[in-house]
Amino acid sequence: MGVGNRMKKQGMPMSLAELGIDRKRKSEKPQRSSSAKKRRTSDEEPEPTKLVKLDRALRQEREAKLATKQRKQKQRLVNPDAQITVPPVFPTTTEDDVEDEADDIEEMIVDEDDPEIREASLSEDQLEELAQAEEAEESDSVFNTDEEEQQPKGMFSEDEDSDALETLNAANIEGLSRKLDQEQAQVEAEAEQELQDDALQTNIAEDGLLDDEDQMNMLAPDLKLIHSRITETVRVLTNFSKTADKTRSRAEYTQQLLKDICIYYGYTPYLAEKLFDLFSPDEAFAFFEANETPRPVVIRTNTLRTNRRTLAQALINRGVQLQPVGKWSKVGLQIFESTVPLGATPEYLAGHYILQAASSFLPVMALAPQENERILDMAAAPGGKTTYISALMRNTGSVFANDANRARAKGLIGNIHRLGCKNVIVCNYEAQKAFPKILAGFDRILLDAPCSGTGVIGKDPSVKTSKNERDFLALPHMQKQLLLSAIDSVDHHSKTGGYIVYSTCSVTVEENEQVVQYVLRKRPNVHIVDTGLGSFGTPGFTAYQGKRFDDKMNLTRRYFPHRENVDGFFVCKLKKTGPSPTGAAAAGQINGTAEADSVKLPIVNGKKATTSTNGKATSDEDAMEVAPDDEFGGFDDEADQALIDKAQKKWLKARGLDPNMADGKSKSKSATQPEVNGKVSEVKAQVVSAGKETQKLSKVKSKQKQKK
Ligand SMILES: C[S@@+](CC[C@H](N)C(=O)[O-])C[C@H]1O[C@@H](n2cnc3c(N)ncnc32)[C@H](O)[C@@H]1O
Repeated sequence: MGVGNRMKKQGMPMSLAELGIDRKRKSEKPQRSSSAKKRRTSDEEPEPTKLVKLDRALRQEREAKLATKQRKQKQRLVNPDAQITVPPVFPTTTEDDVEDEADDIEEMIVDEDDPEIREASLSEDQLEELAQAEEAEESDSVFNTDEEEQQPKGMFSEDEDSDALETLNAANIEGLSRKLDQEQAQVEAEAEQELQDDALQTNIAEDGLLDDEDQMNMLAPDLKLIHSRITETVRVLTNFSKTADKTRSRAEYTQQLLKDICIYYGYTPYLAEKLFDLFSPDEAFAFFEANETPRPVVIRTNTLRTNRRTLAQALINRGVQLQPVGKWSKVGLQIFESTVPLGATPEYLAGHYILQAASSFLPVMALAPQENERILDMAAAPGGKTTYISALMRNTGSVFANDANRARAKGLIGNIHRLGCKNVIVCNYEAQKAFPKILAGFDRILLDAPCSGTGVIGKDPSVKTSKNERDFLALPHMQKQLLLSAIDSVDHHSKTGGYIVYSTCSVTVEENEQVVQYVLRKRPNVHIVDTGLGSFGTPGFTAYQGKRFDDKMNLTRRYFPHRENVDGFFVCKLKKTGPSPTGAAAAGQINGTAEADSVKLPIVNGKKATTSTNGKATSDEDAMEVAPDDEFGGFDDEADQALIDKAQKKWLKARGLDPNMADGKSKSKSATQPEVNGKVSEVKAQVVSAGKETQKLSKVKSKQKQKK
């Protein structure tokens, strides 16, 4: 569902009174529903603990139902193992086939009996245009070898004429998307109805038996009521002076809203607040809503093997409903419906495309790799971006695709082979340790950094509960290390490049603007430049929560599920204009943990600096002063570590574990680990040990429960 549709559907949040639902007040005794009354005739009164479980079970069940239906829909699109009959590799298209297909399309879009669909039907002019477009496409299709020879040779030249393809798809897409919207609405309505029925049966708060707030919190909540209260609170917060109850403050409304968001959508309070703070209340609501569904399935044409029009035609012939992903991309195709699994078509196996989220194209487009360059993809697995880089370079020059995770690096190799990338060298290093020490002098570097994934919650809802305070300290710490290494590994003398692109699939400021701000302080030899992504997306924050960032931060781009209908993403492009400061090679070890080949330098601006005697970075002529850390973007590594430790202890304590346990465990663990990641590996070890302890604890608890 597009943003427009979503917003149209939701409209302005209505008041509870308008909805016919009165807001529940603590003091008010809730009315009993008829089904609740029925339930009261039973002697059994569920225990609160059971109710809490029911609450979770309800939400899980609801999520599972929705997820299963969505998964099924998606599996139909992507599952390679689905039992389907795959048509021959290159079916011969006859005139009858073309006619049949035209009939099918017409059947889908022109259903005179259906007023909804009728709206989407085409005028005679449009139909004529469609017929012409089809004719044009047909005469220009892959099956016509003569025409194939005449195809222009430029990498994107096939897309210069993408109008025909767009017309072809635009013709049926409105009807299709309407159909999908209807299906989706029906699924949601069914789930909501079931949920409502369940809630009526289980929500004994309605009985008025438990009116104490604590007890209320333990009950299975009426999610519909909570959703209504969310819309009501958002409405009030959006126009506070006119609509608020004068006895309640803005903070009270906000707290209520956050509580409801946690209950309704299933976020931890910590993450809900962090994400809520990024937006105005009504936009935050749209963001949380958008996170409830995955983004559309998108494939990227591999221009090393084919072109978009040919691929689109081949897939349409197989029953795939698609259209170009948008004017901003020349290689993306959005998939609406498919009778074949997209991960198993002959075209897929032949490497004509890769399943790739639309927002994943953006960092590579910003990198704008040129032919014959030397490029590093610092965190590359499973290779969606590496293979795109390789294609843009038309298999010339060299792409070093690195990933610290060996298993993931193997998957990366698979994709590189399938897509026919011949200019890629795969390596397996902890990037902040390896670069620029062992390899440097790159024309461009992409750092698609490991992150919290707050931009892809629609795809991975586990992020809602798995990320905590510690993650938002440890991850930025690592991201800063990686970005410094990237900067130090680029050749600022490069004739064609000298660029670094930093991206994450997270929307938090800590992992994005704050990381960039930090490196700008540490490396005055880089500055932010335009991503070249045009007006698509939103400028990054130049100020946040009373603090200011570099003025050029507005050149970075942010993408959001509720705005652009793509996964949440951040893209920043940096240009290196001079040599890195002294001590640059120690980037991966911010706290200066020994590098055998580094020598101590005098104290600069109150900071200790070191420099490496090998590697590209040290060939830089002039030593520049290291900019002092400011209280915002910068961090002192020890202070950072102390914060991470503190968060770790808090986390353990909250789980009823000994907070000091982490120290002991981590020491023994980290002693056996290679010191590649510096403090971060220690934190990882702590997480692992703490995680194991939590698992043990929950096992013991569940055994105790079973015994009872
Ligand atoms: C966001 S994913 C990269 C996705 C990839 N760019 C793509 O488009 O397919 C982040 C990757 O960073 C890798 N990684 C994590 N820590 C790393 C490190 N210290 N050095 C290099 N890679 C690392 C992870 O294994 C993961 O594959």
